[in-house]
Amino acid sequence: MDLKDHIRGIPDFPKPGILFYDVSPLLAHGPAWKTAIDRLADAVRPHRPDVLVGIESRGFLVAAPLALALGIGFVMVRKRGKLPGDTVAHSYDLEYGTDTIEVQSDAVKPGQRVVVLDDLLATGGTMAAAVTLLRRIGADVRAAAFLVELTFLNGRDKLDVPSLSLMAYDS
Ligand SMILES: O=P(O)(O)OC[C@H]1O[C@H](OP(=O)(O)OP(=O)(O)O)[C@H](O)[C@@H]1O
Ligand SMILES: Nc1ncnc2[nH]cnc12
Repeated sequence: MDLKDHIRGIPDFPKPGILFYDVSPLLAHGPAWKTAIDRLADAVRPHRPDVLVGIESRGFLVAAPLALALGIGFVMVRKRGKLPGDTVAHSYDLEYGTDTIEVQSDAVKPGQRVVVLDDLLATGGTMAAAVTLLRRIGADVRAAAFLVELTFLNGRDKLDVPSLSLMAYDS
C-alpha cells in the first residue's frame, strides 16, 4: 500500500508560500492508518523503547496508538500552559512561527529509553526542542519517528538521534 495516496498537499496554509501536508485523509482511512501504525511499530521496535513520547497535538495521534501496539506507556509533551504540576519548558522556531513546549518533570524515570513521535518533520525545531526537554528530565532518547518528512527542510540535521519516517517529500 502506498501511504502517500492518503496525504493531501494544501497550498498557502497557514500562510502564503507554505504547502501544508495534511495527514487527515490517512487518519480517516482505517486500513491505511492501520498499515501506517504497523510499519511504524516495526521501525520503532528495534530501538527497544520503555515509553513513547508524543508531541501535541498531531504527535499524540501517532504516539498513543503506537504505544498501545507496542504494549508500552505514552507520555505527553504539550504546548505551554497545559500540563499541571512541576514542568520544564523549551521555546523553538517553527516553519510558520514560534512556540513553547513543556513536559512534566517526573514524566520519565531517569535512564528510561524513549522514542519521540510526531506526525511530520519539517525544520526539526519541534523535535529538537522535545529531545532537549526530555534529556533535561533524565530520559535516554533513542530515536525520533514521523509519518512524514519534508527532506528539503533538512530537519534531521537538527537531531542527534536516529530519525525514522514512513514518507519523504523533497519539495
Ligand atoms: O519540524 P518543525 O518545523 O518544528 O515542524 C513540525 C511540527 O509542526 C506541526 O505542529 P504544529 O506546531 O503546527 O501543531 P499541531 O500538531 O498542533 O498542528 C507538526 O505537527 C510538528 O509538530
Ligand atoms: N508544511 C507543513 N505541513 C504540515 N505540517 C507542518 N508542520 C510544519 N510544517 C508543516
